[in-house]
Amino acid sequence: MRRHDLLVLGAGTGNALLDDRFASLDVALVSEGPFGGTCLNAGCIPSKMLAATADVAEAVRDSARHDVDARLDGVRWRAVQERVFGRLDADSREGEQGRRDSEFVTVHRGRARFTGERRVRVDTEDGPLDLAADRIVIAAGGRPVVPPVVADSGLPYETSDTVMRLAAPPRRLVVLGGGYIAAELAQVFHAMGSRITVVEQRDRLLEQQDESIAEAFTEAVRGKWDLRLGRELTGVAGSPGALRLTLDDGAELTADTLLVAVGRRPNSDRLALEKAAVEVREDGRIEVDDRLRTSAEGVWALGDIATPVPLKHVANREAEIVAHNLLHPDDPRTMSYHAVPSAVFTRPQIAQVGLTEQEARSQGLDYAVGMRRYEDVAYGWALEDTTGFCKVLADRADGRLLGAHLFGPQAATLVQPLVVAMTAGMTARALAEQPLWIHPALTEVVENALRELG
Ligand SMILES: Cc1cc2nc3c(=O)[nH]c(=O)nc-3n(C[C@H](O)[C@H](O)[C@H](O)COP(=O)(O)OP(=O)(O)OC[C@H]3O[C@@H](n4cnc5c(N)ncnc54)[C@H](O)[C@@H]3O)c2cc1C
Ligand SMILES: NC(=O)c1ccc[n+]([C@@H]2O[C@H](COP(=O)([O-])OP(=O)(O)OC[C@H]3O[C@@H](n4cnc5c(N)ncnc54)[C@H](O)[C@@H]3O)[C@@H](O)[C@H]2O)c1
Repeated sequence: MRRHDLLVLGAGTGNALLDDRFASLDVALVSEGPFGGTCLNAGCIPSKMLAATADVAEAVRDSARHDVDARLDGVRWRAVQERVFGRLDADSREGEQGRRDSEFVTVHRGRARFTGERRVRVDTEDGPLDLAADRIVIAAGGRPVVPPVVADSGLPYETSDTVMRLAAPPRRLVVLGGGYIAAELAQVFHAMGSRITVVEQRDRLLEQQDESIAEAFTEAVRGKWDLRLGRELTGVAGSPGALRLTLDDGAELTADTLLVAVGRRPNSDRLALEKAAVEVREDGRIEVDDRLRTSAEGVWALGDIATPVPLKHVANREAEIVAHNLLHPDDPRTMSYHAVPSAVFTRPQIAQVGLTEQEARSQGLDYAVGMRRYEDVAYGWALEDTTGFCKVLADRADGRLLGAHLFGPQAATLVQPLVVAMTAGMTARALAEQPLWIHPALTEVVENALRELG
């Protein structure tokens, strides 16, 4: 059995944790999948690169709005894919090679599972390898959930791990689920020419968003996608490329491709964590304290396998905290989940931070709402935007910002001043009145929503 000072499981955010500050240690990094993990290989980055291309195609289709005569002759999917994955696959390979070249890190490829306290076995190509370490960081991520009705059908289906690498865009794509992944990837394939049907069990798309956003997004895509809301998939039949999908209302859909996007689950069930005395919550997340320590001495966890908010920027911050705590055990830092922003890279784009209005209401808070539409500010006129808005929520008693929600172009960028203000504990009034806001930039929609609060 080889013994290391530090063992990291997972080469997504786990790889990013290791920098030269650890150079005096003997470190091992184990990963089953490619370097860069979900974000680089099958998540944030390829989906946003494809979304940017989809945006260009949709802008051409929309060009008459700006009195520009243009026609979309087509999107060269293979070329798009080669551009996107040519770059990302090379980045992943270079990341792995860079790590292998490092003097203090030994890389092992294979699936790891615990065999005891701070001991793991890795199933490598060359057979099992037993490792032990003084300290272990678990960053083994998560994977798509596939409901039994699909998994047991024996028929092919795609997930976000595979669909972006299809040889051609599907002609008829049915998307199961109406959350982040469904919205972003339906958007991409719609722009590529696929006919989209979305089957979502709730009554609106993006139901976890603020109610105004979920409503606006559902309405925005209703004319473009066939929406089957409040519906369950009850049967999958037919043959590969000619699927027949039955819904709980008896409706039958035909599709050449089924994309399953009903959520992700942590990979904790594949690690034999009980052998290492690492406790796991009922929802599959590893239990950690605010310093990101697990219940087992010397074992930390971060990212999708442990976090309450499975987003890459959150995983990155968690990795900073774990790295600090490994290096400075006498001066530990804690992780805060206050004011975590997120964005959905659809068209229109969506961004949020803090509470939704339905959460503020159900918590019994006394809150005020400020709302401004893009079409009320000069740059909104320039964009010819008719649907975008910014909505802010503030505590009536002390004026603190409770949440903010944007729907429209550049939402993911526009939300950032609101994130800064919430993090710094600024009141809505101070944020509106203290800094100068550029005229006539789109940020005026944020300024004006804040001023609406009074
Ligand atoms: C389609 C899609 C789009 C997304 N878009 C965004 C976005 O726009 N913004 C955003 O913030 N987030 C986005 N996310 C979420 C983001 O990708 C994840 O939050 C982030 O990648 C999690 O990082 P991680 O390091 O925890 O896990 P991962 O990146 O999944 O890394 C886990 C690593 O562990 C390895 N591993 C797993 N099990 C084992 C084992 N038993 N032994 C050894 N190694 C193992 C894996 O091979 C992998 O290398 C998206 C996700 C998806 C699927
Ligand atoms: N832009 C981003 O930041 C981004 C983009 C993509 C993914 N992600 C991350 O990936 C995670 C997973 O995304 P996701 O879209 O898979 O999950 P999600 O939780 O966002 O949405 C899943 C949706 O599927 C629905 N659903 C569940 N079971 C169903 C069923 N049997 N039939 C029909 N509908 C069903 C749910 O009601 C929900 O609306 C996100 O929570 C997020 O953390 C982030």
